[in-house]
Amino acid sequence: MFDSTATNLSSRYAWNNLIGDQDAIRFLETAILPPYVNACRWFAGKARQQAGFRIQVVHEIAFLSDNQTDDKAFLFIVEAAYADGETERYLLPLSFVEAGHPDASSIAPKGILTRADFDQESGLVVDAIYDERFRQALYFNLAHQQTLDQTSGKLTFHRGKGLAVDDINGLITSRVLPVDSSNSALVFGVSDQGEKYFLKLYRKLFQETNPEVDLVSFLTEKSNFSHIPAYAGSVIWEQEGVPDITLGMMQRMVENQQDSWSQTGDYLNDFLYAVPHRLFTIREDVFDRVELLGRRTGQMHLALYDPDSGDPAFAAEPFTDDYREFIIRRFESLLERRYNLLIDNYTKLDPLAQSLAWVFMEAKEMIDEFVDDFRTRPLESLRIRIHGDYHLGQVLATGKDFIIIDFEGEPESSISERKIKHSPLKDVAGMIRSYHYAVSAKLFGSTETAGIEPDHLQRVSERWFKLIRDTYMDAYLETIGSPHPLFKNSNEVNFLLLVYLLEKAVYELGYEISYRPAWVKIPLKGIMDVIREIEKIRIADPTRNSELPLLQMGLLQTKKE
Ligand SMILES: Nc1ncnc2c1ncn2[C@@H]1O[C@H](COP(=O)(O)OP(=O)(O)O)[C@@H](O)[C@H]1O
Ligand SMILES: O=P(O)(O)O[C@H]1O[C@H](CO)[C@@H](O[C@H]2O[C@H](CO)[C@@H](O)[C@H](O)[C@H]2O)[C@H](O)[C@H]1O
Repeated sequence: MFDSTATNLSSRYAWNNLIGDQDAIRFLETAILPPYVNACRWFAGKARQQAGFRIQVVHEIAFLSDNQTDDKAFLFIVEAAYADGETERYLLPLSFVEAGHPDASSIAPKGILTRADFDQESGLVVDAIYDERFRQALYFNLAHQQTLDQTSGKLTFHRGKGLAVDDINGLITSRVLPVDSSNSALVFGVSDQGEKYFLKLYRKLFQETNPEVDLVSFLTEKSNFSHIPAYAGSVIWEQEGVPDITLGMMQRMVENQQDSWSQTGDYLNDFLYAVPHRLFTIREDVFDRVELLGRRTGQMHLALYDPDSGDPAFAAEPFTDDYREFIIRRFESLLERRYNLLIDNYTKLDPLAQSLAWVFMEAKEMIDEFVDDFRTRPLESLRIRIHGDYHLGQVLATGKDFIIIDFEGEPESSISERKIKHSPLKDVAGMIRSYHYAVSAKLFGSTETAGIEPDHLQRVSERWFKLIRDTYMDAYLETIGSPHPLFKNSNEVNFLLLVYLLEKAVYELGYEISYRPAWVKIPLKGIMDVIREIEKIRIADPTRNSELPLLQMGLLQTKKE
């Protein structure tokens, strides 16, 4: 049987009978998967103390073939265990490419798990996304809405409105899109029409339907919002008595040169070059773009607010006590973790970040008071399903317009948290934070502004940000229209926006401390802005009997111009 003395995988079984060779499976689990999976961008457990990988379930997908061979790919559901905390499950499709196969030499090295011999046939075990036969089989099954029975349940392939009837039997080309992200992206082209479909194969699996499929299929099939890539289908693993698990989703392919993060960065270059000359310039077309994004965001939320859909998963809901408690619990735990993280990393921060961190620490009681206010204040605005992880990087720029992508929700949240309804102002807050990031990163990270006083840069970037924020917000609110059941009145809009801005900036603080310490001051500055607003509300409210002293914002001024 399996020869465990060889470094490479070798089995007397044929590839198609791999599952029968328990020794080979064990070798994969212990010797091949750990180094391979740890090198994959999509594996989120790299920093955790690992306790091993286990192949939990194996599905089979037969390749399309004229010559009656029974070649196939296996979809491995791999469980990653850790010393602490919950296990995770990942999707790993594998295929065997024989040495003589014409594609064998062109497989991307990062897709090769191991050399292998199966029944004396030599070749490579590869991530099947790099195998054209697997991609063709996926497309065929989706286009023809196949159901494939498996030993654990079945795989069902669903076709969405976005897949054109003419393309069901069309001649299809395919490739892997070279984006390094938390999932894998495959692109399918139709002859004479170029690349037309984008299939995202999810890697980390949820115990339920992926929120992205809920949202994208709802927007495509039940609304006329056209600024997302239309839903073209999905791959679902169905089992008796347990929720369906989404393995992949196909959408229309969007031709785009860049996302809005890099487009905003380009626009900011003009602004940046003028700063050393003490000129404040924003081109009109920048305002036009921001206004358009505000309108598209509003239209997306109007499409998600559909009182007539009859689908309870999308029905609007009030600000219940349960929801408020959920937000508060989550925020308080986040806040505690962030304070600890700041304390642990304080000495590594630059002086500006240190003074911002200091004011943030001082503001603890004021934040607690604000949280209490959120617990008890009457709120008549409504909550709906939203994008959930909305920032400039999630909006593709198509030239004259925008297409919104990646409806998977917040990376750190559990699947049930991602399906919770929020005020759409949570998305709005995400985009506002992103504009703040864009200008701060540009002004504080460019050589053009290296010799300029930080206080001056701060004021200039604040001016840019406020103009852009207001332009975005005005266009957004105008699109929603007033009165609208989503927003009771402008007081509630302002209050809720602060809640979500604070939550987002506190979340970002952790992301930056862990990944980009030089950017820690960006979310800290965002937190300061919210704190200032909270303080204004406090001062303006004569009924408030708060003993809290005013914050020492003056600490932040390093030098007056
Ligand atoms: N429908 C699409 N058409 C063209 N490119 C797309 C499409 N959807 C996503 N992309 C590209 O793939 C990248 C990753 O997609 P995204 O949905 O953000 O996946 P992930 O959740 O894995 O980050 C995007 O940044 C974008 O460049
Ligand atoms: O895009 P992801 O879903 O992986 O989100 C994570 O990474 C984002 C950075 O790419 C991070 O976003 C933050 O930085 C952006 C600029 O790089 C900025 O536009 C966002 O507003 C800001 O939140 C996100 O927080 C993190 O979860």
